[in-house]
Amino acid sequence: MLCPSQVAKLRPVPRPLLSAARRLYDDLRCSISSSSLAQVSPCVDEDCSDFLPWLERKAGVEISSFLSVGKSVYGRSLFASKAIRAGDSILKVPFNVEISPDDLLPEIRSLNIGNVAKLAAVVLKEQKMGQDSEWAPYIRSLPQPEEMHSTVFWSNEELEMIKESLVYQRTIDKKVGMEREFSVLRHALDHQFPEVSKYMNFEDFMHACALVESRAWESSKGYSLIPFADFLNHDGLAKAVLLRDEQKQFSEVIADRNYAPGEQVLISYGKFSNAILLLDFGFTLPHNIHDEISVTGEPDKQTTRKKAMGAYSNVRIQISVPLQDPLYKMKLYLLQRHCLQITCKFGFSKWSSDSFTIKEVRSVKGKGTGIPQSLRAAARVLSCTSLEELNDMEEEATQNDGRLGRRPLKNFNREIQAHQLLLSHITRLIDQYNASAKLMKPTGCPASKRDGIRRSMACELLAGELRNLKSAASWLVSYTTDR
Ligand SMILES: C[S@@+](CC[C@H](N)C(=O)[O-])C[C@H]1O[C@@H](n2cnc3c(N)ncnc32)[C@H](O)[C@@H]1O
Repeated sequence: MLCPSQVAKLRPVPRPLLSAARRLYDDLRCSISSSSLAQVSPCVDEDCSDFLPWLERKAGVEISSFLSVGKSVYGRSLFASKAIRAGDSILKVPFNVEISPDDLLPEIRSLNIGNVAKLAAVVLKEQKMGQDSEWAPYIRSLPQPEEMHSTVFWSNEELEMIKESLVYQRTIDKKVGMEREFSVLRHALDHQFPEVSKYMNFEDFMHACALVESRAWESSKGYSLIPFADFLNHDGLAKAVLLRDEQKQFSEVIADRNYAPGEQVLISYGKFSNAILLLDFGFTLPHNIHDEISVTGEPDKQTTRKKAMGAYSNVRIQISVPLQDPLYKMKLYLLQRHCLQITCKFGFSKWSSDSFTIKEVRSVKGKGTGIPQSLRAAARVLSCTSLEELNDMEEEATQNDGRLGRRPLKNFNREIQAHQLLLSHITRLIDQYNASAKLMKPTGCPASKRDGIRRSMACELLAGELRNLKSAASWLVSYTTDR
C-alpha cells in the first residue's frame, strides 16, 4: 500500500454477475476458505503475543490500547481488544519505529534501483542478521513466500489463467525489473560486502520486494514499513486510512465505525482495482468498485501509486490502422498527434504511455462516461474513408479546443460505423474472456488450497474486467441502434 489514500470510499451497490467466471468464483468460495471472506472471531496468534509490548518498549510510548494481534483468513490481523467507537484513535506508531531505506549504507542507498528495491534490501539485511537483528520480532512475523499470492509468485501455468488481462504482462515486466535491480544490488554488494552477496539469491529478493509492496507506505523517506499498523487488512468499503503526521512524527488510524471486542479492524489501502490488488498485494475483492479496464497501451512504469490507481491497465484492446488502408499515413499521423502514441511499424505501440481506461457504464442510457472520449475519437479517425473527412476533423479540432474527434461525426453513418468498430473489438474481447473462464472451470476439487485461492483470484479479476467490457458493449449497442 505504497500510498495511503485519505479519500473515503463509496459504498458500491451489490449487483449479481452472471458470467461464467462469477459462477466459478461462487463455486470456489463455497469449496475453499477464500482469501476474500472476512472472519469476525479472532484466532489467537501465539507467535505475536509479545509483539505489541516489544514495539512499545522500542518506541518508548504506548502504541495502542484498543488492538491486539490475531489471525484471520487474511493472515495476521488486528482485532479490537475492547469496544471501539467511531472517532477513537486506535493506534499511533511513532516514526522512530519505522523501517526505511535510511537504514542502508549510503553506497547502497545511492544505487540506481527503485525505492521498493532499496527497502527490500533493508528487509534482506535484517533477515540475514536473524536473532541479532534489532527488528527480529517484526521480521519473524512477516508472511513467508508460500503464504503470499502476488502474481510474481504464480507459476506459468497459473499465469495462463489471466492471460487476457494486462496483469499478465505487468507480472512478466515486474519480474524482469526485479531481476535487473537484483543484479545491480548484487554487483554493488559483490564489491563492498562479498560475504553478504554470497548468501543472496533472487527468490529471497523477490520475496522481500513483495513484502515491501504489500505493506510499505509512501513516506518522506521513499517508502517505510510501519510495524503493527501493517497488520491491518484492507476493506474496499472502509473509510479509515493510515494518516501520517509529519510534524508530530507519528502514523495514526482513527476508527471509522464502532467495533465490538473481538472484531477484526479493517482499513482502506486506497482506491485499488483488483488488477493492482492482485499484482501488488496478492488478493482480490469479490465486487471491487475500483475495477477498470484500459484500452491500448500501458501506464508509464514509473507511475507513483497514486497515478497508478487511475491508470493501471487491465485489458488491452488493440485497434490498428490496416496497412492496406489508403489513408494509412494520414490516420497514423492524426492518431499519433491527437489520440495515442503510436509506432509506425506496429500500429498502436504496445508500450504506448497513453491508455484508454474503460470504467463501468452505469446505465445503458447514460452518456457513455465509461468509454473515454479519446478512444471514441480514435475510432472516428479510423472509420473515415476520405482525406476530406480527415481534413474536416482536423479543421474542426483547430477551430475548437484543439482536440480531435471529440464531437459526433457530421456523417451519421460514419459515426455509427466508428462505434461499431469499437463494439466489434470489445465483443471479441468478451468472447476471449468467456473462453478463458470456461477453461478455468474446475473439474473437481482444486489440487491444493493455494490452487483454489489463486483460481478464485483469477476469476474475480476476470469477472470485474468482463463486467466493465459488457457494460461498455451495452452502451455501444444502444448508441449504434437507438439513434
Ligand atoms: C499490510 S499486510 C496486512 C497483514 C497481513 N495479513 C499479514 O499477515 O501480515 C497486506 C496483506 O494482507 C492480506 N490482505 C489484506 N487485506 C486482505 C483482504 N481484504 N483479503 C485478502 N487478503 C488481504 C494480503 O495478503 C496483503 O498482501
